[in-house]
Amino acid sequence: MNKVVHVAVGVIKSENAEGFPHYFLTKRLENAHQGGKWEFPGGKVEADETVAQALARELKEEVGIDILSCQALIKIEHTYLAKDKSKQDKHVCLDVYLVDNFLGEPSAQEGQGEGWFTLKQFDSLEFPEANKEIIAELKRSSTG
Ligand SMILES: Nc1nc2c([nH]c(=O)n2[C@H]2C[C@H](O)[C@@H](COP(=O)(O)OP(=O)(O)OP(=O)(O)O)O2)c(=O)[nH]1
Ligand SMILES: [Mg+2]
Repeated sequence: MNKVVHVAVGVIKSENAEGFPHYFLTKRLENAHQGGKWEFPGGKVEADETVAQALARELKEEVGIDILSCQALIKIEHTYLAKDKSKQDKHVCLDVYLVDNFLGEPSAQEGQGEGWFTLKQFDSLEFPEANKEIIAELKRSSTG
């Protein structure tokens, strides 16, 4: 089995005008793995980093915010099967944090699609398969 890619993922939470929780999502670029699907911003943990450092770096690079407060939400291991037999399956470990206080207004820094969505609105969006568990956890927990 090829190596597991460790990914730091940030569920950026805020309240909308009606006082309901909503979450900031970006759209994965078409040519990326799982391209065109909605994601929680984040990226690979580099060899010299802790997960917290990777999360801070990725959220700054991808959406331009500084984290003030976050809590571990869930850890998910998932294998994406390659459709093309000449390519390798991709094993990911998503280390997911709820980011509930931050400096700056999130905005996609790499030209990706972006938006704030309530959990109810998630039902009509397309996510990578592994995200089903993140969304179920958000729906289950009081934080949702
Ligand atoms: N960021 C993020 N990645 C996710 C989610 N769900 C999911 O399956 N993934 C997978 C897709 C990718 O295989 C991997 C994340 O890698 P990435 O492409 O974001 O990594 P990165 O930002 O460091 O990008 P790069 O510099 O390597 O291009 O995790 C999600 O909600 N957010
Ligand atoms: Mg990324």
